[in-house]
Amino acid sequence: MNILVKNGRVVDPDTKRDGKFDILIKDDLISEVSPTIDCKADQIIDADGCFVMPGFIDMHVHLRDPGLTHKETIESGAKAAVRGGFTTICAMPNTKPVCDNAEVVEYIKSKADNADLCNILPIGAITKNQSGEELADIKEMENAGIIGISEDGKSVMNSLIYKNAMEIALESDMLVLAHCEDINLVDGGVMNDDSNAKRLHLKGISNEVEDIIIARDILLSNMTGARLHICHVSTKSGVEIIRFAKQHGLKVTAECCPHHFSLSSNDIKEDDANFKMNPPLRTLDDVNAIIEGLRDGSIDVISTDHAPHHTDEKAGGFNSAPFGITGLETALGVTVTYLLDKGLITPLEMAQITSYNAAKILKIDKGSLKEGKVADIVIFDPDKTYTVDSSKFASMGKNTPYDGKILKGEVKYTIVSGNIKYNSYEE
Ligand SMILES: NC(=O)N[C@@H](CC(=O)O)C(=O)O
Ligand SMILES: [Zn+2]
Ligand SMILES: [Zn+2]
Repeated sequence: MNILVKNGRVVDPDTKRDGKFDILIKDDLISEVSPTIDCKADQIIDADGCFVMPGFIDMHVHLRDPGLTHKETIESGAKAAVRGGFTTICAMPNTKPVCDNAEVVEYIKSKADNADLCNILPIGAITKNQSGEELADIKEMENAGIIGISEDGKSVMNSLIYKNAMEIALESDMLVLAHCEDINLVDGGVMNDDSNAKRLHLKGISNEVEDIIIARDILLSNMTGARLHICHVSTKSGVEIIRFAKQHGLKVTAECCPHHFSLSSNDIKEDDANFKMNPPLRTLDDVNAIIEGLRDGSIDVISTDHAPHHTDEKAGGFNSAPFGITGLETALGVTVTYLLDKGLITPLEMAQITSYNAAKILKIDKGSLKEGKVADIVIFDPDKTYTVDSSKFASMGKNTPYDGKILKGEVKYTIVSGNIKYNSYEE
C-alpha cells in the first residue's frame, strides 16, 4: 500500500524541514520527502493548506481498562487518540486491577493489538495496588513491556520506597513519571486555593501541595541517578524548580497539559466539575509561567492527562466528583488556538513539544518524518474553526471544560505505520 501526501506544509524537527514537501509512504515507512513527487500511489492525499507533522505522542493517558470500562475502554480511548492526531499514547496504571504486574501489562497490550488504531505503551505502577507500601515487581513488568513506571493519581509519599524504586529503574535507565502531590497537604481541597475558591465556597489546593513533591522528587532523582519526568506541571514555582534543576544538569524532564496553559481558575464560573482536575486550574500568573516554560524548554512536552469519567460521576459538582477531564480530542485545537495561532510557538516548536521530544524521553524511534522512519503522521488544518461538541467525541468521557468553546485547528488524517487510522472526511 502506497500513500502520497501532496502539497502540505511539512514540519519535522528531526530534519529541521519546514516548508512545502510531498511525502511518499511505502507500506509502513516514509520512503521519500521531496518538494514534488509525482508517481502512482494507491491513495493520494491533498494536504494543501494543512500542516503535516510527526504523529502526536501523548505520554499521559488514562484508558480505564481493565475494570473501569464505564468511563473508557482501550478501544474507545484509542479511537479518541487517532481522532485527536495521536499515533502513540502511554497508558497510566491506575486501572482496576492496577497495572502492577505482567498479567495486566499483557492484557493492555493484547487489547491495544485488537483495537489496531495507535501505539499504546503501558506504564507500570510503582507500588502494589498503588498502596504506597510495597514495591511492585518492576522487573517483571519491564520484561512484559512497560515503557516507564508511575504512581500517577497520587505520589509515592514514602521517600525510602520511592528511592528504592528509582534505584531499580536506574538499572535499565527506565523512566520514572511523577505525579507530584503531597497527599496530606491537600487536606480535602478540590480547586486552586485563591479568591475564586472563596467565591465558590470551595476548599483550596495550594501550589505547595505540588511544589514540595516536585522538589523532593528531583532531589531523589539526583540522589539515585534515575531519569525523572514530572507530570502535569501547573505552578509557576514548579516551573522555576524544574528550570533550576535543568540548569544544574539534572536528569529531569517535564510535561504540561493544554488546560494548564489555556484556562485559569477565573474560568470556573460555577460549581461545574468539568473544571475539576488534578492539579487544578491555577492563576493567570501560573498559566503565563507554564507558557514561558514551554517556550524556553523548561517544559519538554505537552501531554493531555486524558482522564475520562462518566457523566453521572461528574454531575454532583466539585465536592463529590472525581478529579480529571478528557483531553485527547481537544489537545490540538487548544494548542493551535492558545499557542501557535498567538505566535507563542513556531510550527517547528509545536512538533517538538507534541511529538519529537516525547519520543526522545521515551527512547522510541518515533517523532520524525525522515526518510526510512515509520510513517506515523498527523495532517491537520490550522485554520479550521469549530465549536467543541463533546457529544461527538469518540471518547466515552464527555467531561471537558471546552464544550461549546470555539477552537481553531482540526485533524484531517492520522496515519499510523503507513495506515490511515482516522480520516475526517469519512466521519
Ligand atoms: N488528573 C486527574 O485529575 N485525574 C487522573 C489522575 C491523575 O492524573 O492524577 C485520573 O485518573 O482521573
Ligand atoms: Zn496525575
Ligand atoms: Zn494522570
